[in-house]
Amino acid sequence: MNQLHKTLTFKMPAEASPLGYRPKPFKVLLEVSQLHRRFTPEAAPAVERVSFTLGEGELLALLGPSGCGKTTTLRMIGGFEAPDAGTITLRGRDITRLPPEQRGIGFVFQDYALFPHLNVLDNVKFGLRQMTRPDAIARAEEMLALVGLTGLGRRRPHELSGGQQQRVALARTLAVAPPLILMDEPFSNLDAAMRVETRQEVRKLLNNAGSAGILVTHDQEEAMAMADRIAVIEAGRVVQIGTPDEIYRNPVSAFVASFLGRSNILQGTANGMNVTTAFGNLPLSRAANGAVQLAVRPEQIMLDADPDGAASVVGREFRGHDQLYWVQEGERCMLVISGPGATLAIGERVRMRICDCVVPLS
Ligand SMILES: Nc1ncnc2c1ncn2[C@@H]1O[C@H](COP(=O)(O)OP(=O)(O)OP(=O)(O)O)[C@@H](O)[C@H]1O
Repeated sequence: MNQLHKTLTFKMPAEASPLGYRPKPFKVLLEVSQLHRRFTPEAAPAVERVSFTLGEGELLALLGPSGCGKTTTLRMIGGFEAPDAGTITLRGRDITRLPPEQRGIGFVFQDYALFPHLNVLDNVKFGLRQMTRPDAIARAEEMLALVGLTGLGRRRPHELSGGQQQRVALARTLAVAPPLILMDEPFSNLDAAMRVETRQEVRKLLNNAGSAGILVTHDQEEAMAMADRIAVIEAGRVVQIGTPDEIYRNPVSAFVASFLGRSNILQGTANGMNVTTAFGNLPLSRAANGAVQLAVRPEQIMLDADPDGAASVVGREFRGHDQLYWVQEGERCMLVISGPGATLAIGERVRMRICDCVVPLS
């Protein structure tokens, strides 16, 4: 019998609540309370009673599928959209009804919104009109150095790559040292490799500047890689908020389990910290009782090659560092991630084992 896969062990933090709310190490910067926006009486609310806090220097990702209300939430915080109800407080000041320019919040748009007729230096010093000209130039040059664009100040935006334009947009926003920067899909115009590189740079730049950020994205990998916390949004509502780690390990619903990473959904009958499933008796990550849906991550399943096994491999994807298998057992098809070592062939018979605690879903 061939053991192909060593399972990761998930240990649930005892103090994590289902919604992931916990004391944060950050001092509160922004408080969004019961924010609500319905565009037309016949449509469902685009944003429904959304509440969360953001700490000084913290980066929060608003993550969810297209049309779930991420951009509308961000636009209300920025002052570009008026809420029907709810409040927004920045450093204790109610900014709900203030125009954007009086909020002291920076905004990085999806298309960077650089002025094409101005050179890079003039774009960056655009927001510094209250400074003397020499001070504004010095500050803009300092910002260009911070984003790694020293010497490119005289170029026009069209003479830069997408990643460089993105950094100019960020330098322009950082130049006015806002305590909070709102970013709406800021990497969507970059290719995959550039996106990975730029998101790490942006994270570092925000850290160095001490600015907090809210990042709107539908890319779960981007959210997990960059954010201190993620708010998962479904149909206008925040359904879970927590660190990437907490949400990945303890999703509250099948929607969250499938949106952040991949999951197999099983049925079971729970009895406290245990659950009976088609895979036998398994430990639960948190207590539950009665009929439950369960999330099982593909990497929590072990495959043993076994000619008498009840399951068989029906699909395979080699990904270098690991392999994805689709394994059919009766009516059920499970997704399994296995190490890059031994390879199972399509049609090969196997046994599946879950060697970890599974997550009950609401
Ligand atoms: N100005 C508007 N008038 C009417 N409906 C709107 C308006 N702006 C947004 N909506 C609707 O509100 C809902 C939320 O839109 P929003 O742009 O906030 O979603 P999103 O999560 O940012 O989507 P995407 O990822 O596609 O940008 C959608 O159903 C959208 O059609």
